[in-house]
Amino acid sequence: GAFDEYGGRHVPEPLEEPLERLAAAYDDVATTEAFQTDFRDHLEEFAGRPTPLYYAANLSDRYGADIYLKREDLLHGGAHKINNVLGQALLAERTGRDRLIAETGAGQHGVATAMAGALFDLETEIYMGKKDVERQEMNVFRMRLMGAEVNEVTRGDEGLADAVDAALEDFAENVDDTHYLVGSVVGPDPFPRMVRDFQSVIGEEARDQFLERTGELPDAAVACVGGGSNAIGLFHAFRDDDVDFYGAEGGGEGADSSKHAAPLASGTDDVIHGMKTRVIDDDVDVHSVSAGLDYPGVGPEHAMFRAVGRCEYTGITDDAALAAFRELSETEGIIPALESSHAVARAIQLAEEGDHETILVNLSGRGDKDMETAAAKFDL
Ligand SMILES: C[C@@H](c1c[nH]c2ccccc12)[C@H](N)C(=O)O
Repeated sequence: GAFDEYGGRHVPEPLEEPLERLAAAYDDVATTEAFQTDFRDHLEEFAGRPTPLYYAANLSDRYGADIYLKREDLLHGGAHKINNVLGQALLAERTGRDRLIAETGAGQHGVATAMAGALFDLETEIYMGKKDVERQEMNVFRMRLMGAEVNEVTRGDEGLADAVDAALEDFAENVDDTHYLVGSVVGPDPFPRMVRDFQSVIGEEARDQFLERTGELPDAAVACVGGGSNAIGLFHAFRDDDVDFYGAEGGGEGADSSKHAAPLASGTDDVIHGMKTRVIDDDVDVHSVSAGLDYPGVGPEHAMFRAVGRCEYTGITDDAALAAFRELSETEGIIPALESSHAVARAIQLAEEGDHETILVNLSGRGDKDMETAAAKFDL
């Protein structure tokens, strides 16, 4: 398959044909000039692209390497998620679907999907674990404020993985009028490659900006990896370049501990949510201080990158991520999302190791959503 032994379409028979039709529709529609123009126009006028490539001079001086931040935190909605929901909502509209469904745990992707549903006037239903609904009240309110229905999922652990299962069931029953807007480069084919293609605008811009700015390519590219969409979105444009890739996973209490979300650093090959990929071991409880990385699996393209050695994956602990969260805030006046803080922590480690002169970091989101979590950790 597209990702060697990883990926595929490991789904119950009723989903086979709908996914084949979705893949065909994607290949037909998304490659047309009309679609690309519509997509780019919305990315510019609604989402606020292009995002700046910011040279973090203070952080660079502190660690003796040139660290550049790709500012996806400045997009509408505060994260890279908007790139994906615009692409998929346009695809849904052009293939005659008038209903969107999505999964969410932290609520970030649910809010982004509700934005697209409002913008394109599509009926929107977000599947969200009951436990997450209770702890993410403000995101639930934002979704409802934009006209989306929030469907409380009460199966399993009442978390993100259960929301994905519920959404896949809905999709199987309503393929004719419903598009399942998947929140990351996960799920059965075509979702991982479709989300990658929509997120690849990040790396395309960053590669042009970096060459324009420095005349060269970066020595290293760094991004956090939950499902892995912002990382793949950054890496894809550089895939044939001599640029080292570094994936910062949710190391929780340590990738060798029993509480983490780092299946690439420490996990096994397995099938989850319709894809063959890497999954944390059975004796590990999925955990990360950041909800966006709090997922037991990962995109299959990352599993392939790990297998072929194209990217090095590290579990960044909660404490290291929180330290980076604070350090970027104090050093550059930029409050990163807790998810993105994992990438900042990894970039700082690389700068200290001294093997890379220039380091490109995907600042995938802003930290406003994390104020309560951080305030409980730091007595300032
Ligand atoms: C990152 C995003 C998300 C949504 N769906 C996902 C699937 C796999 C991994 C992550 C996600 C987040 N957890 C959310 O609930 O919005």
